[in-house]
Amino acid sequence: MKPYVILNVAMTLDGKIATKTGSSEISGKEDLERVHEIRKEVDGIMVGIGTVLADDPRLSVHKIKAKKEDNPIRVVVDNKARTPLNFRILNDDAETIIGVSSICDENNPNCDMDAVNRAKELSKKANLFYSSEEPVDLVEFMEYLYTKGIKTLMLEGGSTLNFSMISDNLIDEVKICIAPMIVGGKDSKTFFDGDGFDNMKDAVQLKLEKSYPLGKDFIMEYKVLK
Ligand SMILES: NC(=O)c1ccc[n+]([C@@H]2O[C@H](COP(=O)([O-])OP(=O)(O)OC[C@H]3O[C@@H](n4cnc5c(N)ncnc54)[C@H](O)[C@@H]3O)[C@@H](O)[C@H]2O)c1
Ligand SMILES: Nc1nc(=O)c(N)c(NC[C@H](O)[C@H](O)[C@H](O)COP(=O)(O)O)[nH]1
Repeated sequence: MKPYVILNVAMTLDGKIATKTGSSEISGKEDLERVHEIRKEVDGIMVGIGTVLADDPRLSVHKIKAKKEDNPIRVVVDNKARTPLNFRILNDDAETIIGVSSICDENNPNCDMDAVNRAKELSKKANLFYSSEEPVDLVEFMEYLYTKGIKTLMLEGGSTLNFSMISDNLIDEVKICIAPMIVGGKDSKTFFDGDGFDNMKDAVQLKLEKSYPLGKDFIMEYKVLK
């Protein structure tokens, strides 16, 4: 069993979710409130380590009225246990689960001792899941999150993790905020990066369920066809 996964992203009209320098203030106020309503509803919220390092996110419900109990469990996919100990994701707003790869496991002959030691330090502040693979096996990780009570999970990026999750067939819904901005740049992060598929016939198929303007932005909501 795996959580029901909703991917939410804000992108520019040209499909970028951050500039090449990591600047990513895209959503308008109304969209951020919409996102925080979802944060309040779901059991968990997940990002990749690239997003943690770029944004130092809280991943809590703080743009709308909420109680501490409304905060979802925070989840990070972090191969080499690089989450900095002083970052906000480890504060006491909510529980945090960090998925690390097999190179953080001291019983693995191919482990990296620096990563093993960082993971040990992190385990004092968060619950660690040790994947049997490198990078983190996302199918295995989703099954683990389900056993931890995460039945609904919002994925909030970034580009690399988004592609791994969709190519592993782990995303059920996609919600996109398109902001009327163009930023360009071949090195700017897009909605989905990773390796990509070679052939269009392999593209993931989706069905548009809802679309509407929201403040200056436009929202599109899709179901992933399985
Ligand atoms: N506009 C938005 O809605 C939005 C949302 C989130 C992030 N962002 C931006 O995206 C950027 C970060 O994206 P990114 O692609 O660099 O990082 P990411 O957040 O996608 O994290 C990727 C990292 O996750 C780890 N990982 C472990 N196992 C993995 C697996 N199986 N598959 C994939 N990754 C795995 C790897 O270390 C990998 O480098 C930041 O600039 C951030 O501001 C924008
Ligand atoms: N909806 C949305 N619009 C944006 O313009 C943007 N940049 C993000 N980015 C999502 C990512 O997960 C960020 O890291 C958190 O939004 C950081 O903010 P918090 O402290 O968690 O609220 N999300």
